[in-house]
Amino acid sequence: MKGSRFLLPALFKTVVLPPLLTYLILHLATTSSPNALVRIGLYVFSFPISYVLRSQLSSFSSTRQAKKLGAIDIPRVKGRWPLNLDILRDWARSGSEDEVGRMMLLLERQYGKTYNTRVLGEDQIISTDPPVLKHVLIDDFENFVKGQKFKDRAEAFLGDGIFNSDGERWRFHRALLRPFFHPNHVFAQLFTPHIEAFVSSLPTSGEAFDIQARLGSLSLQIAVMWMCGEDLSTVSSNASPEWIAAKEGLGKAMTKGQRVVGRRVKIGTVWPLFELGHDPLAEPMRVIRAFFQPIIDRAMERKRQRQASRESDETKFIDMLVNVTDDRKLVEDQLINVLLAARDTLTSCLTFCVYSLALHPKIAKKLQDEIIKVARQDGAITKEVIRDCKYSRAFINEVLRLFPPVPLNIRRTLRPSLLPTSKGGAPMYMPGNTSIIIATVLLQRDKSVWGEDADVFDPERWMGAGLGQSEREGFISWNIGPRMCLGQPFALTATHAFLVLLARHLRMLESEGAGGAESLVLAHDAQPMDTVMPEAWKTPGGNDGRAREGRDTMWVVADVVLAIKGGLWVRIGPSRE
Ligand code: HEM
Repeated sequence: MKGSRFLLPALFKTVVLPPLLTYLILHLATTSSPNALVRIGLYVFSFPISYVLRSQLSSFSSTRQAKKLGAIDIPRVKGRWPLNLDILRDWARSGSEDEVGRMMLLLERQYGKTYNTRVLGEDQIISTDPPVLKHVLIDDFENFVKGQKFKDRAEAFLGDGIFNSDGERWRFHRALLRPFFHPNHVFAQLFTPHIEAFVSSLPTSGEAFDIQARLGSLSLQIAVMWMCGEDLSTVSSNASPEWIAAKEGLGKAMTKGQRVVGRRVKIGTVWPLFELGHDPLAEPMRVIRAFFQPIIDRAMERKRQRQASRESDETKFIDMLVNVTDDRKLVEDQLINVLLAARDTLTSCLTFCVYSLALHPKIAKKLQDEIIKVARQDGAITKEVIRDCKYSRAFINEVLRLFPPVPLNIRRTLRPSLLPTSKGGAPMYMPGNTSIIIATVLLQRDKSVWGEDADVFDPERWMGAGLGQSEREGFISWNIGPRMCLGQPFALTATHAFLVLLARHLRMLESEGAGGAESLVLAHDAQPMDTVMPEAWKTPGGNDGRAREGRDTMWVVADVVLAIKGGLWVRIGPSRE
């Protein structure tokens, strides 16, 4: 069995040993020698007892440590059921990001911005407090890692790549990748042919289409072109049928890989039990490898030619990678990690840009006017043009604030740590080997940080004098600290280029009698039935964290990254709504 290397020790430590010890104690404590039935009963009974005992012991030791260090405990959630099983049930039942967000918001109101859910006696910290996040992501960075547990769950997919490593190994990956995110390697002209082809392929006679799915293919195309110089929209005549099949299946295989890892993280220690007899990563990894292998072969061949001719010029990401290593597995791991980092986050960002344009026609018009004024209808999209499109940048920031592509992030302590609080006073004690979830999406909609209008989509808050200090500290869509997103220039350049080319396209359609900024509308009637947002969420003033108090009209979910359930269905041109 694939995961047995992780499963057996974990099962022994968590499921077998504690109840066994409890059973032995109970057995010794009974005066008469019990019959087989009573023994079985005692063993079954020892499971809940050992969980409760373990939970009490760890609480007690945590509180003692906190006192010793002049700190306090992180507030512990008190559920209605023993071991907070009701909280676990509610997490499991909450099928959408909105519901998880609502649960977190309710807990935050009761326990403050940092609290401990302690499900099944295991510490699980959740925080939206900026000083805590700064402590985790910057001040005590070396102590808050991705951790071995995440590495084990993701290894078969991400191998030894930047996302899956900590410490020295992570530093090595980061230094290796950083030079390729320099502006010399990231500029709009790289993306414009693909985006131009994309916008001109959009239906414009008022028929509904799912733009989220199309943006997924566009982001994949752009990322692969930048990394490997391969254009997924064309196929060379000497490509093998196997490679063509792998190319067609690449997007789905990446999605499947992410889902498997996401599910393992959710299930926790016993994830291999859910994969008995089958390896859900086998097929997606076969497709991903079949896609990258010939590309790596060609890059290795180019390297040999460069060495023979003593030329050092390399312009593609993959050429730079093979220049520093002959380790094919390492090259493949890096390609998969960067593709994972780039594809879904960019898809999410572009999707919520389109959603926000369609939801706010006046803002869409203002954005289009700026773009046509600064970038004109046909000029090159240079660095200067992007710099001068200030309202566009404010628009993108506002999209990333309300709809962060990475809505939750997680870290794990190596050693205990003392967390500061925004209220001041004694620090909070966080034990070693404990996870903390950073709830970016809640922080970026928090009224105490962003003001009473936190739920309102308003790019103006980023214009003029800009943000106050608390807002600056409350914007972490790109992550903060040493592990901040490496691809920010890439994502921003691609998004600006997309907005310019979409605005120009709509302006051109307008001059032909169809289109215009306001002609992009949401097509709620085309949304698949089971993905239509529940009516109850649309109530304005609900103040329960769902659907931005009735401002959202489509169902937002965290499917690894933030997305719209069932796709973003829109129309361009004459509307039937
Ligand atoms: C709007 C789009 C994007 C957003 C919001 C975003 C956000 C993030 C966040 C929050 C992290 C930290 C993840 C963690 O701590 O586990 C991250 C890491 C990273 N991102 Fe992005 N990202 C975006 C696009 C991209 C793109 C397009 C690329 C590549 C072309 C990229 C490359 C990376 C890499 C390599 C890392 C790992 C950094 C490290 O661990 O040191 N990202 N990104």
